[in-house]
Amino acid sequence: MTDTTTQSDVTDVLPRLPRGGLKRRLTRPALRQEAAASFSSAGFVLPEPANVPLAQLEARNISAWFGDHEVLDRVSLTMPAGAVTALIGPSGCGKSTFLRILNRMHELIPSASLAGEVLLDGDDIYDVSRKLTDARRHIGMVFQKPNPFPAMSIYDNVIAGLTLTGTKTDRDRRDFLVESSLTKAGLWKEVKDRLRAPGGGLSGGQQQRLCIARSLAVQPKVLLMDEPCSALDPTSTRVIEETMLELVQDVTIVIVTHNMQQAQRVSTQCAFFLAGQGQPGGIVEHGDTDAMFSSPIDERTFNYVNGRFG
Ligand SMILES: Nc1ncnc2c1ncn2[C@@H]1O[C@H](COP(=O)(O)OP(=O)(O)OP(=O)(O)O)[C@@H](O)[C@H]1O
Repeated sequence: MTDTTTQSDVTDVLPRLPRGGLKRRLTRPALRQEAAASFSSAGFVLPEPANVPLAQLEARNISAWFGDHEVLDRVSLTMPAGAVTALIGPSGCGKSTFLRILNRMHELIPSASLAGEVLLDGDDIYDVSRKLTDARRHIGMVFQKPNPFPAMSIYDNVIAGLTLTGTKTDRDRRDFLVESSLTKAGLWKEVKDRLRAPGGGLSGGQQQRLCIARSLAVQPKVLLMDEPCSALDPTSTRVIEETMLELVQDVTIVIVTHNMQQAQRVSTQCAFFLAGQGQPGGIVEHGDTDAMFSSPIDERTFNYVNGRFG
């Protein structure tokens, strides 16, 4: 990720989609820069933080393809408001694809298509009347590899989503958002005296928390996290996990993780994904995290959470 993202990159809007059920073929490679896309927020007024209610996300009958290769088959999952939902399962079973479908990032891939519905508090984010930018604004994303704008200051990184999309905010409001977002991301104390230093000068763990702060600055209702700690050391991982447990009071969180201890530490509920040989992925079992780990219903879940495969 470089500093070359332009306003048009993040405010561009993909073609409207046919309503759910049908396989949707989306080929326009309009928004390629994942980080920029994760905070698209064109032309909206930021609500006061206290006025952003917790939201539930629900996936209904999600199927996904890359070309003719079906990678998910009719996956349904409710991700409750104010909870951390962990998506677990072996490599290649479709967890990241499912996550990207939850904020319309799957459609950035030219060969990608999907079917089904994603409801944010009951409204389908794929409905033809809904803007792509609305989905991205309400449903933020943090990636496996920290991707701050390296030459941009810490302060400007946090408000990058506002700046790039031309969202009007006065100086006091920006200062407030920078401090509150960095505080929620657990980074404020470490950087408050060097807000004008470049984001690229932070450690990997700090950069990841900076990216979390950047996502939070546009006040999303849901935060999607795709293996957010896999590039981090154990200390940074612990800090991010503590941050997540704080954040979940304000945003609904969905995390993909390969780390079973992490899933147990941070999540309220788990969904175990699996794909048979040559078959699309699906959810074998989901439910309360403690129950999934202590007394799973399906033998395959038992084997997976106990490290017997995957
Ligand atoms: N851009 C792409 N183009 C074509 N196929 C893809 C693409 N991305 C993923 N796939 C395929 O989709 C399937 C699901 O991949 P996905 O990354 O969603 O799985 P995953 O469970 O998240 O894996 P991992 O845990 O290794 O990240 C795999 O067969 C993968 O090869």
